[in-house]
Amino acid sequence: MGGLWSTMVLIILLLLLLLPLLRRRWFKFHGDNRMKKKTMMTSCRVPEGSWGWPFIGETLDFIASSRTSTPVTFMHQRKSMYGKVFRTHLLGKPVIVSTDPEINKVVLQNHGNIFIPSYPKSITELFGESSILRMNGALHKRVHASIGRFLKSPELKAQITTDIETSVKLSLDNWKNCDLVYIQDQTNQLTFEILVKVLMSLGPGDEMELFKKDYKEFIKGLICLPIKLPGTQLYNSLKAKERLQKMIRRIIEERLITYKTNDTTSNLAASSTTTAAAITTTASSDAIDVLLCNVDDRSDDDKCQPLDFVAGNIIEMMVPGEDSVPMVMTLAVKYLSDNPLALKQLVQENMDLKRQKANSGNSYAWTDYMSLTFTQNVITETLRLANIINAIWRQATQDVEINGYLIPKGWGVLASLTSIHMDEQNYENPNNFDPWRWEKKGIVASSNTFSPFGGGQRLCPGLEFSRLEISIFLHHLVTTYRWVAEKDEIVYFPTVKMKQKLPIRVIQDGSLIW
Ligand code: HEM
Repeated sequence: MGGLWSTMVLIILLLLLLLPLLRRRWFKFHGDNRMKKKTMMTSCRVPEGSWGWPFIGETLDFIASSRTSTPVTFMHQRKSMYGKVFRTHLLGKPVIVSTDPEINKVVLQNHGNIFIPSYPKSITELFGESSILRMNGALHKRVHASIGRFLKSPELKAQITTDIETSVKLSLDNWKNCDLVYIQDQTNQLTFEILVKVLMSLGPGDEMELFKKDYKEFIKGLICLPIKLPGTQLYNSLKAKERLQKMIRRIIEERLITYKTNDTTSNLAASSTTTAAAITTTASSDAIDVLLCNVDDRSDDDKCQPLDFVAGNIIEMMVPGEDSVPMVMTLAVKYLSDNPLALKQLVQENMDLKRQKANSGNSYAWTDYMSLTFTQNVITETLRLANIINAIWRQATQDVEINGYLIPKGWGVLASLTSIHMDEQNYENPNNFDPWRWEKKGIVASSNTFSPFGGGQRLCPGLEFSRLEISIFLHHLVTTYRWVAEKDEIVYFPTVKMKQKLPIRVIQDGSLIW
């Protein structure tokens, strides 16, 4: 027995000694040779960097850094060694990481459709090929533009402003009976129902609760092992998606019957054939209407049935919006709790609007909320600092040269947003919450150095809608309550969250003397 142990210890020691050698040989063969071949064919070069360990590359370092309070360390360390663009090996493939605003801009603009979205296997399994988050080319352009037009339309903003106000006031009203309010949970509940309303006109009730339950099961599968056997998370999430799709299909079928009854068309039926022209004769009331206009435009090799195409996309469109808006609300409350001066100025600006509305007797228009300059600066600064979506993943479909760098075909590209938002060259004292910095810079929806909503071809279509929702929440919060936040901290992995869900003690105060 003792002999067996000594042999095993010896083998482990030998392996440990040999690992660095193996590592060099592995990448000599798999990485550097490939790079050399590519570099010889062009004057551009593959960026400098390290391949890390065999098979796992630098994945563990990347994850370990994401788990700290400074997730940008991984990028900063390599940036200082290799420059703003470097190569690495993450999640099983070679990746070019860009912390350079110019390179990110070219990748996101994606002229020539060279870069396609790239996700881990569990996500591609769950999304399906016809998802807006995966589709490319002409169909993507059209669907993206239609959804963007709908979400940005003044008609939707006017209609949804009242709905958001009602939900926010209802939610805030419940807080006065609570000892501790968990902001993360409250904002999550609030924004989920608003999003579902915008996407498919479903209101609160049993069906909403069922939808929420299945949706929560569905998203658990976005970060899990890609094993699809009964009992695994991926399997359960796919089953939840089937139930969600069934529920949405039923809503669509009812919608099509309404169209038919309203005689908007002669050949619209709850079958799989729909005509865009017929639906566009009625104004879109939600994203279902918008997507129904696009089903005829799918390519021939797209096997998905039209109703499944719409239902699937409604679910997938929830993914970028569902968690991000409540997290920005939560983090704004966190930063404001830690910065009394900023909170004071925010209260003043919002109290002025409240008084003005009370004196005139007019209701709020969506433009009232969007023209609160300091409030918008608070939101912008929260988006910069919190970086809910910290990077965008793409894959190069062909060799491409950008600013003297070669990105080989098949390699991943990680356009880091966080490292640009936290770069001293772009922002003075980048770790400070400083909404006043935007008074000098001016509010920007998206620029090379500020892109929490991405950019180019896939710039978030929910950008303005999100800002409106957050503004309404902040307005009613700071003009209704004072609060004291309990100690809490931000965690960045696997997604940005508050460790304790940000508990606060609220104090209702009509006079609001801060
Ligand atoms: C603060 C809140 C939000 C943030 C920070 C955010 C961020 C982003 C980012 C960075 C992208 C680009 C992803 C890429 O290039 O691959 C994106 C895309 C997208 N977002 Fe948002 N988002 C937010 C809210 C919303 C909301 C509320 C909705 C829905 C109403 C939404 C719907 C979408 C959709 C559908 C896409 C995909 C666009 C496409 O691929 O063509 N987002 N979002």
